[in-house]
Amino acid sequence: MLLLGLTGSIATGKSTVSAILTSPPHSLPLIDADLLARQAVEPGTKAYHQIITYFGPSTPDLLLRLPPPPPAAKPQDEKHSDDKPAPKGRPLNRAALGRRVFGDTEAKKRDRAVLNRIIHPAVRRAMFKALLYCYVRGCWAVVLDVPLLFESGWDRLCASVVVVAVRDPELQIRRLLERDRAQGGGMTPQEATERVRSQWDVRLKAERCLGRNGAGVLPGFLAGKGGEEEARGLVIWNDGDKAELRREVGLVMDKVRRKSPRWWSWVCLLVPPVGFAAASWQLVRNLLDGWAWERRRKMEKAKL
Ligand SMILES: CC(C)(COP(=O)(O)OP(=O)(O)OC[C@H]1O[C@@H](n2cnc3c(N)ncnc32)[C@H](O)[C@@H]1O)[C@@H](O)C(=O)NCCC(=O)NCCS
Ligand SMILES: Nc1ncnc2c1ncn2[C@@H]1O[C@H](COP(=O)(O)OP(=O)(O)OP(=O)(O)O)[C@@H](O)[C@H]1O
Repeated sequence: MLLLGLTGSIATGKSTVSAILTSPPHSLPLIDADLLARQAVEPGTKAYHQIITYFGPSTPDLLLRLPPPPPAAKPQDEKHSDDKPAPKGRPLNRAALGRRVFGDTEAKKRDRAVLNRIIHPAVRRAMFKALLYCYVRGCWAVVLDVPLLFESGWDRLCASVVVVAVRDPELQIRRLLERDRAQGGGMTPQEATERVRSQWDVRLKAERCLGRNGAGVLPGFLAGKGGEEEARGLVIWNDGDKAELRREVGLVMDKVRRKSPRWWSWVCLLVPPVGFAAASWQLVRNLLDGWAWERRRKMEKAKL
């Protein structure tokens, strides 16, 4: 099964691309890390209680006020609803938590690291479960939409990674604010900038992604050259309109299909040793390319 990592920065268009990939003609299954992260902090979960314990005392608006009960829920009705689960607590106020953790200051970076440590293990477990489900169903490929794909190391498991990026940073902020307004949010330009700065620059992610197409650590005959190898790291520049984005996604998927045809995933599924060897080789290549990229970046920084 082909693991297709999909990443980018906030509001660069990952969800728009994943919507294209999950609908015809691609119709791929999707594992959405943002969605799993939301489920991981629903009232009653372990992560929910950990967040309240750590952030609660210093964040007065951490929990949402529950809306008043609808008129139908009269006291006499409640007598007959013993089988309903007891409320597990008020939902988290995500906007307030976002204000706590997104930004450049040391305090925010520390808080973000704490939040990641609380949520990411649950997201990882849920992702592995979802992957297993896709595997036993014999899926040819699955899209992993993970905003922090490189930061969390999930890129190492992916045969192909697609970064959705924009060249113009102002366009990213504009789209983020427009989406927030359309959803009735009240994000300020300052908050939008802080969110963007809480992740790697998306152009750096694009560079990192292209580094997967052979960073020069393997001899040429092992690394492969040209065409198919380019499908290990692909960048979609999303500065144009949605029609252009759809066309770009089509081109990217043509490359991915040429690299990993369906028959190959059947061989890997039906002959487990072949599947295991292919996955191990993938992992080794991704680790080597990642290290080579880190080393190159350190050397470039040292030159400055
Ligand atoms: C802070 C929270 C509550 C804010 O919620 P909100 O609904 O406003 O944003 P949402 O979850 O939709 O995320 C929007 C985007 O923000 C970016 N983002 C989210 N979490 C992080 C993070 N820890 N670090 C950097 N960027 C992040 C991603 O690009 C994401 O797509 C939420 O983002 C969260 O719980 N983050 C921690 C979990 C996480 O790392 N999620 C990313 C996928 S694993
Ligand atoms: N090519 C495009 N033209 C116009 N608007 C676009 C384009 N691509 C994305 N958008 C809009 O930009 C906003 C952000 O896109 P999207 O939600 O797909 O980003 P995202 O990377 O998934 O964000 P997040 O990291 O917050 O999940 C959305 O309102 C979307 O409709």
